[in-house]
Formats: sequence, C-alpha cells, structure tokens
Amino acid sequence: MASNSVLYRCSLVSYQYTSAATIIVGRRTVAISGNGFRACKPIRLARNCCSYSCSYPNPNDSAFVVANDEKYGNKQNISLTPRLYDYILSNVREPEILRQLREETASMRGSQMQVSPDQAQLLAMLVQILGAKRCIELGVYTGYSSLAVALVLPDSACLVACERDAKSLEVAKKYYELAGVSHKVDVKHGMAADILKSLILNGESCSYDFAFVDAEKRMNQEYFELLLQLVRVDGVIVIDNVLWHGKVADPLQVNDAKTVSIRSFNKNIMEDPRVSISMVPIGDGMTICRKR
Ligand SMILES: C[S@@+](CC[C@H](N)C(=O)[O-])C[C@H]1O[C@@H](n2cnc3c(N)ncnc32)[C@H](O)[C@@H]1O
Repeated sequence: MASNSVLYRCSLVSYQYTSAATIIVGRRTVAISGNGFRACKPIRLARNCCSYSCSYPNPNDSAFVVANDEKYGNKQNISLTPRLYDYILSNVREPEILRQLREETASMRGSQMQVSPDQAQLLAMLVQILGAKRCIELGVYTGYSSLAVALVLPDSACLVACERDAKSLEVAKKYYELAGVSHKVDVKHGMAADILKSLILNGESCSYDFAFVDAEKRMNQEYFELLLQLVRVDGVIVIDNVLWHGKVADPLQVNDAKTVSIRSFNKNIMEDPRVSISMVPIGDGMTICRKR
C-alpha cells in the first residue's frame, strides 16, 4: 500500500450519468461533484463490509481499490471515480442522434432510467459481434438503448421494442424516424410478458439472436424464461440493473421487494445450466447470458 494511502470503509461508489455522485466513507456520505454525474441515493454501510485501501488521500481521485480480504488474493480492482468515469465517457463513440435523444430526455421524468452511453455502446457491439438480425428489447422508455441497437442493425433486420408507456414511446418513435431506422423497429405498446407470450404463440420460438431486458425488475425471471424460448442457441440475453446500485450485495440491511427479487434472479441465473453468463459492472450492472 502506498505510504500516503488512506484506509476507507466504503460499501459502494455509486454514480449515475448526469451531475454529482456520492461515496460512503466511514459513517459519512461524501458528495463528490463532477461534470456529468447525478447524486444517487446513498447506500447504507453494511456492518460486516470489507475494508478497502485507496491509493489516494482524496476519494475523488482513488482509481484503484484493493480488497484487503485474503479471499480475493488482494486483487486490484478499478473503483469508478467521477474522474475515471468522465474519462470512459470521453472514449465512448456516441452517435450524434443518441446524444440529442439523451439531451432531450434529460429534462424528462425518469431520465435516470436511460442506459448510459458506455452501456449502449456495449449493447451495440454485442449485436454487431453476433451479426444479429432479430432482436427484442423490453423497456424502451424514450428509446436510447433501442436506438443504439437499431443504428447498427442491417436494413433487413428487426428489433421488437416493447414498452407499456405510450408517452415515452412517442419520443422513441420520433427518434427512430429522425435516425432513419423506423423500418427496422417493430414498436409494441403493451406489457412485456404479454408481448413475449404472443411472439411464442405466433411460432417465433428460437428465432431471435439478441434480447435486452430493462423493464419491470421483479419480472426478470419470467422475462428470462420466455426469452429463453424465443432466443436461438448461441443467442444472447442481456439483463440490466443486476447490481441495483449495490443493494444486491447488502443482504443484511437491504431487503426491499425489488432488491430481494433481483438478488434472487442473480442467484438463479448463476446456477442455471441453460446459459453461460458474465456479470459486468457497467452502468448499474449488466449480466450477459449466452443460450447453450
Ligand atoms: C429502465 S427504463 C428503460 C430504459 C431504456 N432501456 C433506455 O435505455 O432508455 C424501464 C422502462 O420499462 C417500462 N416498463 C416497466 N414495466 C414494464 C412492463 N411490464 N412492460 C413493458 N414496459 C415496462 C417502463 O415504462 C420504462 O419506460
């Protein structure tokens, strides 16, 4: 450990892309200002959380966190500070039309729900690597993630975009038009599970290459079961918010219905032999599943 390092007890550094951030240090919640970040709800410190050593005296600067727990072999992990996250975002190639949509959505209710530019870029890349032609998204909101996917789909491809809220769908449809991708997006207004069931009844099982799940979190297990029917072998299902602002890792103190449900879903998926998985700490956490 560097001689000027400071030992912090912290449960999580939690950021969202808009205007400030918080870190919990000891018993205090410290607000960190930084361009482009929004303050998150502070997460209470677990009594038994492990200690982390940060190699800078200012938590705003500490990019590396070392878990002191022998169990992890003192592995160094990146702790995403506002500065580092700014750096990551400055290395995202966000198409102009997505930037416009993000800015229009920023003043709307629920704008924090939108995936971050780095997440959208990852989704688009997965679709490209897969050579996906048939995709599904559950939870469109104003269309940021679906537009990122539609932009990289070939003209003959299709994205089934499911959303229950008609008002936010209007914004999404406007941007599909502006981006010239409307012909690739099949907008479905309704409840995600019902739409998936109707696709199955329509004989579309095993015909999809890619699915992104970002709707009602407590329905994730049901969405996943339906999507496993709709996606082909070697197809990919990505689930968002699997870290749920870090609450999933604090079972001693955080047990609200949504957190318990996401925690239970994560456990089920971890033990599910039907898929290979990778939980990625990007945004609020995404699990990438490949159907075996
Ligand atoms: C987290 S937001 C989606 C954000 C979007 N992926 C983006 O990047 O902009 C979740 C959306 O799911 C929608 N939603 C929630 N429950 C739903 C359901 N049961 N069926 C369809 N849509 C649902 C909400 O109305 C909301 O717009």
